[in-house]
Amino acid sequence: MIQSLSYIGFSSPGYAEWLTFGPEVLGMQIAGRGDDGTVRLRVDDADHRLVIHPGAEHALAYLGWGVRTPAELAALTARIEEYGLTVHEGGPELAAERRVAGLSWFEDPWGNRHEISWGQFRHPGSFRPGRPMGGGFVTGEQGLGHAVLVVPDMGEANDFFTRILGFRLSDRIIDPPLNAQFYHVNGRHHSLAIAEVPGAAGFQHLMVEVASLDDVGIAYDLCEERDVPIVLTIGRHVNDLMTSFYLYTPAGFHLEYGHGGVVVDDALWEPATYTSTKIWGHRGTRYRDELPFALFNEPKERG
Ligand SMILES: Cc1ccc(O)c(O)c1CC[C@@H]1C(=O)CC[C@]2(C)C(=O)CC[C@@H]12
Ligand SMILES: [Fe+2]
Repeated sequence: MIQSLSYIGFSSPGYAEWLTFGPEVLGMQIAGRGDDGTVRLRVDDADHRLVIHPGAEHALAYLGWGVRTPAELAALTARIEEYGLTVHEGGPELAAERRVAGLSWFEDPWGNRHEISWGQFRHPGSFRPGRPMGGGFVTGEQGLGHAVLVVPDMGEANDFFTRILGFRLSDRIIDPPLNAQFYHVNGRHHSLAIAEVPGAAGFQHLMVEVASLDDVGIAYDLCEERDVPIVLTIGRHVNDLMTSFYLYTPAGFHLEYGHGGVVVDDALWEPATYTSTKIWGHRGTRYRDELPFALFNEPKERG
């Protein structure tokens, strides 16, 4: 079983901007640089959780999912191969680069690379936010945050992510044209959500959660001061009750910066259907129309 979103990687021509943007706007800590200039960022005592690689275009590089043990990694691998996808062993070099004990990876039917790892490196007591923060990031058993993918067909994607990868449905939002489903693997309301957009596939946004509402407000002010595009204004979602806003990062992806999401208790949780996305706020700015909505994948021929 997947336990959490443990890390995520992007590639972008804007990677170097993250050296200041990550710490100064988002409060993240620089974890180190790769030989090629790659910027690794921390949000807690995990070695790093966000990686921005140099690249000619903005793209999702990988979603990093954590499992508990090598045995669980093997069981998950068997299910994915049974489904018909090829799973590759990461090898010691890649494991060392990602700071995990071991990993495997595969490409999903929509062109997204997923890595599954166990034994992420941690350095207790070492996290120092890049700017003063009220309470740091909400991670722990809830992992890094959540990722939202765009898929062309909800039925197929739901089948893959639930039956094969073990994601559990939290709820759905049907607010035409939006058709989205939200999935948990721990207490976080959703570590993964998928939105159906016919004919499209790719990455839509990453959410990170902070422990203080003030840190959301402070980030909002900083975005305004530094002309970081705010895509959706502050608002509160109907389902996870997160108070958040969406900004456009120098790596070309949308980041949701939020506070106060509900914690799911699997034994009591009953998935609901909602017909709106927000209780209040989350108004689209001009940037919502002017900037790319997602990092779309190249269409690929499949066997
Ligand atoms: C509706 C919702 C609940 C909880 C979240 O964490 C969350 O990111 C969202 C989705 C926000 C966003 C939206 O409302 C407008 C349409 C969007 C851009 C999509 O098509 C996918 C994400 C959607
Ligand atoms: Fe979100």
